[in-house]
Amino acid sequence: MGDAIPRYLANYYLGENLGSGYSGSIYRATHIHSGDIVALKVQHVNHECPTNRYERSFYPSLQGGVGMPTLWACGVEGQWDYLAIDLLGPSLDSLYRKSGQETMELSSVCSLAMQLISRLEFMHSRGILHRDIQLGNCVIGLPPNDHIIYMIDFGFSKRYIDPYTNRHISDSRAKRRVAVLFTYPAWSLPLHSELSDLEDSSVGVHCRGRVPTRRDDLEAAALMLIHLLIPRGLPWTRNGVPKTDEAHDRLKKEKKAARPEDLCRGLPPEFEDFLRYSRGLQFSECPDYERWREVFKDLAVDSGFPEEDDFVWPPVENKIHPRAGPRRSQAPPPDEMARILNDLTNLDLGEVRIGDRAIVDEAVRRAKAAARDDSTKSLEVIDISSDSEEGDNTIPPPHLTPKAHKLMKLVKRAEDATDNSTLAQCVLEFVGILKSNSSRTLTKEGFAFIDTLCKQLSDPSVFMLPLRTSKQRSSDKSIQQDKEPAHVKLGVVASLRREVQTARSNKELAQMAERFGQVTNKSNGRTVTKDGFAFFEGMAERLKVLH
Ligand SMILES: Nc1ncnc2c1ncn2[C@@H]1O[C@H](COP(=O)(O)OP(=O)(O)OP(=O)(O)O)[C@@H](O)[C@H]1O
Repeated sequence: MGDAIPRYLANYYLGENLGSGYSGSIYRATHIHSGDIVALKVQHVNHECPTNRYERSFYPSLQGGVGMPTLWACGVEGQWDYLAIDLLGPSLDSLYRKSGQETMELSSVCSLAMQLISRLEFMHSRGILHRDIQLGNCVIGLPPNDHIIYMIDFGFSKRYIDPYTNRHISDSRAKRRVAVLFTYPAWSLPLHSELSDLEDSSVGVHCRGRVPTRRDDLEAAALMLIHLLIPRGLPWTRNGVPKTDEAHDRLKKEKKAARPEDLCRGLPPEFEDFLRYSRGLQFSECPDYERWREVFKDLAVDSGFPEEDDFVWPPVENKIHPRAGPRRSQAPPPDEMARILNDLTNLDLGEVRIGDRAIVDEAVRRAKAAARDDSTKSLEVIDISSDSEEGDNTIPPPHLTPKAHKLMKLVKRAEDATDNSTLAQCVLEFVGILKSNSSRTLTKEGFAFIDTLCKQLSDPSVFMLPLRTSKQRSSDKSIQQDKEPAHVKLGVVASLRREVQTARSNKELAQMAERFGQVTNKSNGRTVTKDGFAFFEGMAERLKVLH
């Protein structure tokens, strides 16, 4: 095109170049009258891919959303098409590269996942697909908004709701030539300097030429998250951007053939589940954004990270789990579990009768006596004595959040309880811990407490399967079938709250606690509600009355 970008454009004075893409350049620019500083995206009007023009049409619908840049001005002046948008911070791509790390910390990936899902939910709620989810298009804000991820670059965006008919676009089975925009080397490939949508875009759109819909944005997000957790990234990104059609075809083949279980080996199963889920969505199906935000929030909490979705970079050290980064599921594999259960069944217990409370009481008494005598107790061991006066002032071990630490101590106390009034006290403390925490989500430590409660109330000497076993890798369909909408939980908990007041035995209370745990575990939202707290308070009251 030959024309040089002018120093002044549309009342803006152009400063530092912030980045250049195939289709244009972005400058830090100052308004000559107001002094306001913006990012000015400039593109020649005759550019063969007029992305500024497309982008300009989407910005108004996206205004006001969290993580959506404000559009301050736009138009054409002379030969230049410009967009003046909020000046933001570095992209995730540049943060990741500068960190020099092989993978991004799990804590950051969890918060990124939660935010990204919210951004997509917002865009989709406005009838728009992003269609170019990649690290370079996720940027952090400038302080004090540097914990917020912003979406940029709507040059490839598309409306999936037809604004005239208000209907979802239709699925054209015919292979699209539009795939060009996304995947064809004609203009995008040889000139793109960075890993592009080629790497993160969904297999359906990129490799099969399908019409993109919401599921494809979600799949691209899943691939991007996985990319961040695998050393050297997704396998097909390792040779850089393909330079020839043959190299591009090879890449598509590799991408298409990659199985989720292979891509996600060694990662927390949530990522594989998310990828499978997005691929399993129907063409016009609305993703369950809330559920996946919860899943990544739970993963953060289970891994000992803060549960907020604040993106902190570099992550604050003392908030990070020492094992942060790719981790394997800590549940024993099914074969091993079967072997353990078999061994338990075949145990030669001689005269001992399973299910006898007296045996347990005696064992507890002896264990306590031994603990008192044991002056060489390791410092590593957390004091779990029920008569400890230290309350909650102990410092949690680095891998546990304060909430998890308090709950684990409570679990130990409940395990040691030999009468109803101690159990009632534990239940009330359980309520207190959850209520005093900013998150009232039932984490795995919370489930461990309910497990203990059930066991103590029904029969402390029998082996019981935990209510919340480690999440299994499962196909999207089975996850969907397993999960229940939040209103189911609300209904069950409300009736438990009433029933608990008339419970006639510990066994009945155990069954109620079990039902509470099951319905919460199955629900899309694991937050303990007002009714949930009232249920436990009611249980504590009943425990005081029952013997
Ligand atoms: N609002 C902004 N504030 C600060 N930097 C920005 C802003 N928008 C974009 N950038 C920087 O410029 C780079 C390119 O931006 P963008 O992706 O919008 O341009 P593009 O020309 O469409 O690029 P591409 O051809 O790679 O898609 C970004 O990766 C980011 O580093």
